[in-house]
Formats: sequence, structure tokens, C-alpha cells
Amino acid sequence: MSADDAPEPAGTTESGSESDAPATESGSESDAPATEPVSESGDSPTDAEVSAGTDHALGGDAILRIRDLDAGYGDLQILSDVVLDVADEEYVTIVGPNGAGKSTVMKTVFGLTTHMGGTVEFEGEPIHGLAPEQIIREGIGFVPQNDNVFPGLSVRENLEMGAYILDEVPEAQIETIYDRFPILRERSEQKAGTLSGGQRQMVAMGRALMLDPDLLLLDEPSAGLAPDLVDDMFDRIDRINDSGTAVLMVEQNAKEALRRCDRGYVLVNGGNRYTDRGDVLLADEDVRRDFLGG
Ligand SMILES: Nc1ncnc2c1ncn2[C@@H]1O[C@H](COP(=O)(O)OP(=O)(O)OP(=O)(O)O)[C@@H](O)[C@H]1O
Repeated sequence: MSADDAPEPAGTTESGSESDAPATESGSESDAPATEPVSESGDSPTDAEVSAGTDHALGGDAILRIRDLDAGYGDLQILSDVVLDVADEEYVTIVGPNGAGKSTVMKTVFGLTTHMGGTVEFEGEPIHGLAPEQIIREGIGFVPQNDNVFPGLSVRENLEMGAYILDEVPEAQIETIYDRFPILRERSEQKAGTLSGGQRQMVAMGRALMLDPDLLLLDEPSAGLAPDLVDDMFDRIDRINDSGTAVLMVEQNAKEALRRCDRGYVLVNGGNRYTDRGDVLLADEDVRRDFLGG
């Protein structure tokens, strides 16, 4: 989704002083917020006056709607009262310190943790408590950070595994994935374990896209990639989102992720801290200092 199409969060600034200022004319990705908050004094706004929002729910419709979510592992609670929305075709990033619970949110949406309270709804239906196989059927694909390919299977067999719930291999979808990642067509018969890190990540994404999900969950897609491949990976994610798939991503490369996404959530210690457009989070002094390395 382009920034212009992005739904507005229910509140974009702590003060609630949301401006109607248009996005920058060039529409270019810059560090400046596309919407410039106006100071109460009427002075020219500066970065120091940008306040990231703390209203974590979207004002409008969401295809993924998480409310007051408590979850963890066994008896160990990690998430407390998490609120998070993803709108149709939106690109949302979760950032935050190590151990904040970012991956746990993703795993919880995909049914891989212990649900302890609150709700996760997808396209209007509750999905908390469902098994991953059921969640895939609902239209959610997940690319975990680790162990996300079958190393002993070929590229093609990996893709086929992404559609294992179907009776027949969807050949047309495999072709669509090959069109999106042409190198995978070339390496179709090669064992996934022998591919480079970037190519393995493409296999993992391709597998998660096999059922043409409405929402793709990506956990640290740039982890372990050589620096010159990171931009390429982000470009591919942009294109997946541009083709109509909503994306919820956890990313260690927080600044780049926030530059690219529509909205971001800052998670700390298992709970929400800030929610706003990516460019607003990038411009907020406190967010930059505390969570983005200045
Ligand atoms: N399978 C598990 N069993 C028990 N505790 C776990 C498990 N996985 C993660 N945790 C704990 O949950 C907490 C949150 O971990 P999580 O991986 O969600 O954080 P994160 O924000 O994604 O961190 P990072 O950026 O380091 O990946 C951590 O304290 C972690 O040790």
C-alpha cells in the first residue's frame, strides 16, 4: 500500500494535534514526516515537535484485529494487553528491543504460542486458539525467522509443501512464485539447503505465498542476509505488498523497515509503547533515541 492510501491511525500524535497537511510533493521516502504536526504556538514544526502516537487501534476497518492479547509459552506469560491492527493491503512493522515479544506476537497470530487472554480476529472471525493449519486456511502465511525451509527438499518440493493442505499441487501458483522469484525457477530442482541465504529466504517467502494469503507474516526477513542483499529483500517485500497482500513484519533493521512500511508498532516488555505512521515514528526524538539508536 502506498503512503497515500494508508489508513489513519485513530490518533496519530499524543497531543491529538493531527494535521491535514498533504504529503510531501515529491512523495519521496525521506526522514521527514509526510504529515507535519503543527505546534500549538503556530511556529514552524520541527522534528522535536513530532510525537509518536499511543492509540494502538486503527480508526477504520482492519483485516487483522488484536485486542488485549495475553500470550506466552506454557505458563510463562510474555505478551500483556497487546493491541494491534493491520488494514487490508497495509504494510505494518513491529520494532522494539530484543526480547520485547515481537516474534511472540507473530507466532501467536499463527497459533504457535499459548493463548492466555484477549482476541485475535482475522477478516472478522476469531482465530485465537486455532491451529496453524486452520490459520493457513483462513488466509495467513507465515515466514518464521529460523528453519524456514526444508533443506533436504528441492526448491519446487518446498513450494509444494506450502500448499500441502490442497488435494492437488497448484501449478499456476508455482508459476506465479517463479515469476516473482525467477532464480527459483532456475534452481527448481536444487536442494534448498544448498542455496544462498537470500535464495533460501525467497523459497521461504514463496512457500508462504503458495496459498495466495491475504496477510503475510514475516519474522526478521533480512536476518542473516549479506548487506548488499538486504535492500533487494525489502524491495521484494514492497512488491508483494503492492500486489495486494497485507504484510505484518518484525525487523531488526528497524529504520529501514519504518521507512518502508505504512505504520509501525513499538513493542516493549511484552506490551505496546507507540503506534504511528512509519515516518512519524522515525521523526520522533524519543523513539529514535530509545529504540532506533539515535
Ligand atoms: N519457545 C519459547 N519458550 C519460552 N520462552 C520463550 C520462547 N520463545 C521466546 N521466549 C521468550 O519470550 C520473550 C520474548 O521473545 P521474542 O522472541 O518474542 O522477542 P523479540 O522481541 O522477537 O526479540 P528479538 O528481537 O531478540 O528476536 C523472551 O524473553 C524470550 O526469551
